[in-house]
Amino acid sequence: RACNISACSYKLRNVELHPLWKGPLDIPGGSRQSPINIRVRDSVFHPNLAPISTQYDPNTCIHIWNNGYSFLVEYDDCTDKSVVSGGPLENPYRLKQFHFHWGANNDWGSEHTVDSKVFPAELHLVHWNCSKYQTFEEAVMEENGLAVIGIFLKLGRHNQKLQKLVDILPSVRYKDSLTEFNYFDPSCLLPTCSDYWTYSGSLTTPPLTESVTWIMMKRPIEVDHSQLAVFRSLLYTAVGEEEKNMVDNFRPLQPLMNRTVHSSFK
Ligand SMILES: NS(=O)(=O)c1ccc(NCc2ccco2)cc1
Ligand SMILES: [Zn+2]
Repeated sequence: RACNISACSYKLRNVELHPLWKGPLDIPGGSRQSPINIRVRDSVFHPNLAPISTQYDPNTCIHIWNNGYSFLVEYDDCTDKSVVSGGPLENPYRLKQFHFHWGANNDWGSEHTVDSKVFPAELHLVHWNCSKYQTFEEAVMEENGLAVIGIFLKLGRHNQKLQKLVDILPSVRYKDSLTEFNYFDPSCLLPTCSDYWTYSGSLTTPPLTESVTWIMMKRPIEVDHSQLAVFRSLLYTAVGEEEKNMVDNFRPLQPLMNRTVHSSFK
């Protein structure tokens, strides 16, 4: 009898546990994960892809903080003052925050790659679909909830526009530290060339939800050694914990699966 009950409960438990019958399939481990390698020759030119249009109000910049993954510059997203529109987007998306991913040295650090070329860092400008959702947190969970503009960083000349940000980083060295930071217009970090690739993907850190329209700028911006070195002086760890330098905070490449990358240029 006992073994029958256990067998039965085992069977029930087994059905209970099988992930295929648990919720929607678009959970992480799904079909549209990020980052990816962009194979330039496989990208499909989309002639009616409009240019990306950003309008950012520097007064909506509120603070900068270390969330234990990266440092985030956060914006007041209660109004439509700072938005991105155009390109593959049907309506405006509100700027929520921007952050970076970088390596322990200049040989790697970006999340996306272009024909397997890795950059030393990558900037993400994170926006959410304010026409369809009420909050960023809600949009994170929805199919076309987010639009992230990705910009590669390459080693080169000193980036004067970035220096205001670099100078404040020591004040957010520790996890969960926060500093007031205002009057910063992130459009000064966009490359002058408007060419981009776009594809459907996901967040690259938890909750890894498949809610992102990615817009990857073709041209990198330049930063110098000293500026990247300051990124690497940040810590994953909080005050009082054994110090771990915040480096290599990028996710490995994910399979393209059944996706096409579109380009705004020939
Ligand atoms: N690296 S990224 O641009 O794909 C990215 C962007 C934004 C978050 N946010 C994660 C989050 C916060 C609250 C709910 O969800 C995570 C990752
Ligand atoms: Zn990111």
